[in-house]
Amino acid sequence: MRMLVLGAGALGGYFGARAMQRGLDVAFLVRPARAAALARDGLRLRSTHGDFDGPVTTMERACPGFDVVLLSCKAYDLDPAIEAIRPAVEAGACVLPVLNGLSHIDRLNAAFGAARVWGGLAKCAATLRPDGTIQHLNDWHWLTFGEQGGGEQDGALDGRAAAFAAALGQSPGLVAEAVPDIRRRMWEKLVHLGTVAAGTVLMRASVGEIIRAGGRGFLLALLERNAAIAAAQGFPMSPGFMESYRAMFSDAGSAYTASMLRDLEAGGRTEAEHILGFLTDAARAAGVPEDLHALALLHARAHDQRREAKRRP
Ligand SMILES: NC(=O)C1=CN([C@@H]2O[C@H](COP(=O)(O)OP(=O)(O)OC[C@H]3O[C@@H](n4cnc5c(N)ncnc54)[C@H](OP(=O)(O)O)[C@@H]3O)[C@@H](O)[C@H]2O)C=CC1
Ligand SMILES: CC(C)(CO)C(=O)C(=O)O
Repeated sequence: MRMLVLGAGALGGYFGARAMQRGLDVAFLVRPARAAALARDGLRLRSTHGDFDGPVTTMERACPGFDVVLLSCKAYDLDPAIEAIRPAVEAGACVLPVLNGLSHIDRLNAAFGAARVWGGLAKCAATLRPDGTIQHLNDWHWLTFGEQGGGEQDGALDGRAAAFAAALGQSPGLVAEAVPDIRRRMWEKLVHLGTVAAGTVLMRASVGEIIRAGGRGFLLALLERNAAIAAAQGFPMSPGFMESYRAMFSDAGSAYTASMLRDLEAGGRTEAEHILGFLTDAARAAGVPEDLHALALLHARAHDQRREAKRRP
């Protein structure tokens, strides 16, 4: 199996390294600065599930010959990323996007057709450190994906996603899973992420810090509202899902934060429009109270004003 990974950031680096450890033929499509750093230092991953240090193949232009393109850019980089992977996808590769959120799928479908675009999600917390090392932040190591089946309903697997999952396999550092209901899984991820992102960005604190400050009800209200938004779209969360995430968002000892808070605290761009903007609009359309999402979005937009004016937080 040949895999092209667009971006050697936190998730691209993490999953690319794990795929190499499984013996896949992996190349990274990267921009010049990252290409130079990888040529100098190799790819470095630090993880409780095992480190990776080694040289990697990079390319600055995509080419035919890949089975799968793992798309791991941020949502605000999507348009140029689509053009960058086009030569590989038009030659037959499938696209596996690990971006958070949902609206990128429509844009990928418009670019390549739904048959070439899988749904995908990562339950994995990692960050790209300033020295170029990828730091895995907890023990989550799940990559879930599946064919869309064309249209709103999830379809049967046509075998390509299952074959890719089998090639990646299941090891301590990576559990790859091809599923027949990827749209529902992506909504579950958005209910989870929408809660941790809106909550930790708005409060600029971890889940445990928010709870110790008296904010358990605030986090649980976000969770319930996100679940109501998903239900209005036809994806009700199961009782088991809600029980496990209520427990997660009730843990006063938790150091858990969203990658969006890390981006914001680093003074970088965030995916607030793609995640919080989408959820604010969806809440309004569903008749779900939108004030908490709208406030978190406003907070992120105010940060953008300061960032664009070069006033660091
Ligand atoms: N980090 C996490 O814990 C999780 C992240 N996600 C989601 O995964 C997605 C990726 O996040 P993450 O890995 O953290 O992001 P990073 O910022 O760490 O990595 C993104 C990488 O994409 C590269 N890139 C962007 N555009 C291009 C392009 N046209 N050509 C080549 N490379 C490009 C960037 O390279 P350059 O250096 O050149 O800018 C950057 O290194 C996001 O949607 C995020 O929400 C989902 C689950 C967990
Ligand atoms: C919620 C989490 C950590 C799950 O992988 C995530 O997707 C993010 O922080 O962006």
